[in-house]
Amino acid sequence: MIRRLDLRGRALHARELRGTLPRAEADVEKALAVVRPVVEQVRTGGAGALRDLAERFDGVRPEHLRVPAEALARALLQLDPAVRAALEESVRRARRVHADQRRRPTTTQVVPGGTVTERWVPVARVGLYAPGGVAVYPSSVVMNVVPAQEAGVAELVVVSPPQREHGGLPHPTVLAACAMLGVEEVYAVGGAQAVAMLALGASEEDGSVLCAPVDMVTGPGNRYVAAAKRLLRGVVGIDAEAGPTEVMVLADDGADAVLVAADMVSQAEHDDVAAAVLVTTSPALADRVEVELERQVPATKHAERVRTALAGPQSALVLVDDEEGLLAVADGYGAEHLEVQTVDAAGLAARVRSAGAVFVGPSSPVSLGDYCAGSNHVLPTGGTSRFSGGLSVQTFLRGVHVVEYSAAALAEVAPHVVALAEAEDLPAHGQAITARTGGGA
Ligand SMILES: NC(=O)c1ccc[n+]([C@@H]2O[C@H](COP(=O)([O-])OP(=O)(O)OC[C@H]3O[C@@H](n4cnc5c(N)ncnc54)[C@H](O)[C@@H]3O)[C@@H](O)[C@H]2O)c1
Ligand SMILES: N[C@H](CO)Cc1c[nH]c[nH+]1
Ligand SMILES: [Zn+2]
Repeated sequence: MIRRLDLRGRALHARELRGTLPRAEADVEKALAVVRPVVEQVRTGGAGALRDLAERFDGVRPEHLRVPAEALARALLQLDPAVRAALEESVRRARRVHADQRRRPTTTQVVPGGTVTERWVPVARVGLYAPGGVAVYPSSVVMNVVPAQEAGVAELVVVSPPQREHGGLPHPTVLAACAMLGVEEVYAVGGAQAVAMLALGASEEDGSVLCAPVDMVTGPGNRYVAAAKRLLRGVVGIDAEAGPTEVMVLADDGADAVLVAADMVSQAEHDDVAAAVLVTTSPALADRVEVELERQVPATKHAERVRTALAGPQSALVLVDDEEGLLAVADGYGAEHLEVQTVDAAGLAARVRSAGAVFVGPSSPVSLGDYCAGSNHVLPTGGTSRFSGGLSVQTFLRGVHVVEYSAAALAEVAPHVVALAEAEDLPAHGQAITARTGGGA
């Protein structure tokens, strides 16, 4: 069901491992070809195109692309009390963590009379994607909305695919989560077309505005959503590429195979192309995990999806010689979720350089982080954790430097500015200084 990759007896270096490690090949790149015409269709066709695309990809033609206020209120009213309590707890924990991420302005006195202040300004209008294809994700509403609110974003727009079984509206739990968090602008639009609508804006057939463009699009989604974000970056700001889920588990012989297998199955159930990778120093543990997977997969609700994900080229049991091998593979792969289940899990976790989020020890499974750890579950995938982090308050803030120098402080540094300007053959830069301080034209 799952292949093995034996890297024992080899010198392992993170950078050189990238091509060797299991990963779905160039997935987002391939999806770009599908997504390009979809984006053009939305650009030229507005609301009509969005309805056509919903019919094609979601099997329903939504009557209301903008979710009516009554539907939001009704969804919250009808929400199962246990789910409501769980969402509220998830919000409470996420808010505690994200409130701590708020940035205060810093002022540095560079010299007497010369200061640089860094102010943090929230993005004005953001579009937040809550997936809803294979599964539905009210938890992603929480993970998008809470950091945006804590950052002070004024206008929040949520998009989520229309559901045929719910009359072309997004799933009621998604709507309830929006209502709970006070989000009023919600659209029944999913996939690449949702990202296009947010980035470009869209009008109704009569010319009235359906959705004004946003400044930034964030949130997780499948490869089409990730590809649309990649395509439209620049037109609109985006967060990390948060595509199909990945879990990598680093484990030694002491790890519990039942728990390791359960965590692999838990993330494999997201998507046929989800990745579950065990990296271990223990061939015996790999054997035990394989037996456990054979036992657990048939018993799980989404067995077919899980089996497909585990059998895909993106999943594997990887054998290495030692702890350094575990680290090299972890850093070379840059997993969205990295679990560490070794004797000194905290020590090893502290040395990891590339991962979206790290889960330490047997009582910190990825599923906890998915819902209720307080951490964010919108995390970089496909190895992009090498250069980006998960969603946070920082994602929604822009740093603005405010420079204020007195005449005396400017005069003091003027010769240096003039020297650098001349070295770059940009003398007018120097003259803009000497026009103030004297000694030049
Ligand atoms: N990285 C993260 O932070 C994170 C968090 C949560 C979920 N996820 C991932 O989000 C994904 C959710 O995927 P999903 O599919 O359930 O929901 P989704 O909302 O991301 O995608 C559904 C949409 O995809 C579009 N689509 C489907 N097939 C298409 C095709 N052939 N061509 C063009 N467009 C098509 C449709 O418009 C549909 O509305 C999963 O892969 C899950 O692992 C990632
Ligand atoms: N594992 C997903 C992040 O990749 C998040 C999630 C939401 N619901 C369940 N899981
Ligand atoms: Zn998950």
